[in-house]
Amino acid sequence: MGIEFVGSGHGEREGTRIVDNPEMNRSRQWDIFCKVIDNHGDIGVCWRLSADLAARGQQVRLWVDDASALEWMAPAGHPGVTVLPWLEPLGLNVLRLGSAPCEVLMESFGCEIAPEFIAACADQQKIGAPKPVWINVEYLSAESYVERSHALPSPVQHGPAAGWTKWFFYPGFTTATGGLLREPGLQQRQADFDRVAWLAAQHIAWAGEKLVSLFCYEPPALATLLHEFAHAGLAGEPVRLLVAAGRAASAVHAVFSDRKWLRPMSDGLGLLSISYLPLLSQTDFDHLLWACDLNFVRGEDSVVRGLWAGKPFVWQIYPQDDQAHQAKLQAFLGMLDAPPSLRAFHRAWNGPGRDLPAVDRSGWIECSSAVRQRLLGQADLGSQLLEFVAKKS
Ligand SMILES: Cc1cn([C@H]2C[C@H](O)[C@@H](COP(=O)(O)OP(=O)(O)O[C@H]3O[C@@H](C)[C@H](O)[C@@H](O)[C@H]3O)O2)c(=O)[nH]c1=O
Repeated sequence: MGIEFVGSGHGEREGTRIVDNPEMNRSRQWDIFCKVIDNHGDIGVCWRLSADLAARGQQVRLWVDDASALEWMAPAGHPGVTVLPWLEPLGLNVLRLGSAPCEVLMESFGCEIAPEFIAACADQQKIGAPKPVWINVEYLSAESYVERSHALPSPVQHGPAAGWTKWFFYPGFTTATGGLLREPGLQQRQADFDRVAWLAAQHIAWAGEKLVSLFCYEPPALATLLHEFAHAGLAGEPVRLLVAAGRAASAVHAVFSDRKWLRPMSDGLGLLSISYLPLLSQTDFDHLLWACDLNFVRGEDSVVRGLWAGKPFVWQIYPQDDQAHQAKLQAFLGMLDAPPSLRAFHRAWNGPGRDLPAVDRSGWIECSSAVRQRLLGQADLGSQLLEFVAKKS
């Protein structure tokens, strides 16, 4: 089963429909380039995609300028994925191409593939290797430009790759986009997940409180949320907040270091208990989201994992200086068909103020399970990439 890309590609978007295509299962050599700009999303998405493709029989070389996060994100690595340093210049590593010529070239999030690598690919082509399929995987958004831009070609005019075509590939939430990362077997793993055993294995002291994960930047309304949990819990029930390592943990510590915050409380944190987590592998990060009753996620990768978890969630979008993230957030809420209380909460959580409406977890349950169900019915990013490459090879 695969996706058929329809259209000539001369400046027009290519639609998708499901077809059988055995070519998409042929093993190819992929070279994925990743620059770590900020936070963990670049490497998080590139690693997940690399592992997904490798699990489907593809050979992946992941070139990354800073692979340090993989030590905790993917400590076991993945068969079929080789992580290579993206040095400037790439230097001797290009020689490794010799043993396995590149068949699919992928740049992620607008990074530009090292020119010496392109030159090496072009040299290979001169001695008979096929022209690689060159794909630029873009940022995830629910905005309407994504459907218009997905699968558009960009002919390469100059340099050793003149005459090749670079294809824009937009992940997204509709059938007219590249879809979302969703590895095969995800639903089965979710169905087999044992929350009690996982919490015990993480040494999380759980006394039956509502579990809430917190992965965020520094939302100005964080103090208000903690205060609300401490005083009112989640609809009156005690809350255990599972705080992700890094910026989220620092933000929570910063709230508590402001002693004024504690003044209204007479007995510590009232209905709120807190567990600070170590850095988890991506696999365990998923488990965290599956274990919780409410998830606070951020950025690009964890929001998708939050969607697949199917639990009510709140997204802190990655803030951009030009405020472009606000339109992106609105489009996302529209895609969710979010109820008014969820929209209002997102507006506040992503806004500059400290006020926050009440958490309406029970009012958000239907929305999160409906969107998960709908998105599960769409072809995932890995399948779509395989089919696209099969078509363009
Ligand atoms: C906290 C934690 C995260 N992770 C992983 C999950 C994700 O793959 C990754 C976090 O990435 P994100 O959810 O995308 O959030 P992020 O804020 O870290 O990354 C951001 O980076 C910017 C450059 C992008 O422009 C943003 O869109 C965004 O992707 O880290 C773990 O594996 N274990 C952990 O313990």
